[in-house]
Amino acid sequence: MPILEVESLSKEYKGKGKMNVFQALNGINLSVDSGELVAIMGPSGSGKTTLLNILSGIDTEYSGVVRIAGTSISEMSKNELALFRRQRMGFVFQDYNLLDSLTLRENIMVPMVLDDQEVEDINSRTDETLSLFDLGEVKDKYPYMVSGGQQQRAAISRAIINGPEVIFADEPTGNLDSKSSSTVMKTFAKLNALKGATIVMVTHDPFAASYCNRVLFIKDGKMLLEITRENKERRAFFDRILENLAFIGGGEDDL
Ligand SMILES: Nc1ncnc2c1ncn2[C@@H]1O[C@H](COP(=O)(O)OP(=O)(O)OP(=O)(O)O)[C@@H](O)[C@H]1O
Repeated sequence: MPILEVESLSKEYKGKGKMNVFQALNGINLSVDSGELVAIMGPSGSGKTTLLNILSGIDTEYSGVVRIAGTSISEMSKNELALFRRQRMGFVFQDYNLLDSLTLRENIMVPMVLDDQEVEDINSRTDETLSLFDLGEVKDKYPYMVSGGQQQRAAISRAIINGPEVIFADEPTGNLDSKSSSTVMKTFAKLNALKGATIVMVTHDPFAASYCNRVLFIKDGKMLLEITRENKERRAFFDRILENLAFIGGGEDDL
């Protein structure tokens, strides 16, 4: 069943003056099934962040339809969308966005606290998540006291604590070395396998994308092609991603 559906999505950035219009997205259609781990790749300036910002409800100025779990976010009021984002979407950012004055454990709890959930539920869900992602030993440390990979795993824990229907991630491994990137991607894969979480991420990193089961390539605001990982062989999928990036441009060298 599709959890995310996009129809004829277009986006123009308007500058000063009538002629100063830039078409950042042009007629994007896409569908993501529940339980998929999907990467969006493409050259710099191709519209990846613009697309993710629209899908995740950050940017509401566009034409076309975006449906999440059957609900059109395009038609929601500001307040409805804010609530929907808080309760049904999770977000992971390149620079983690943890609160410096809270411990990792407290950071992970924030969405449940904001949602006024029962203290016992908050404690038990937080502890379950901490152990699932191997953060038990650092749970009482502040973000500045732990590694980037641990911070990102805490940010992922925070993103899933409310059981969102879909998690959006923008360059989640962008600030990490290869070892931490690998741990973070394994965290996403584990989340996907154990909890059936749906994850949509934008990345320049073919290594990170190779953990996904599908990679969508966009160029000049259009959906160019997609490839699917047919079997469990990550290395072979990595090679196919590289081949496609060489074809359309848009790997690490573009940064
Ligand atoms: N606020 C804005 N106003 C005008 N043009 C914009 C704005 N934001 C983005 N653009 C343009 O829209 C195009 C798509 O930008 P976007 O950030 O979505 O690309 P991207 O694929 O995420 O790039 P990168 O990989 O470099 O982050 C680019 O040409 C960019 O310059």
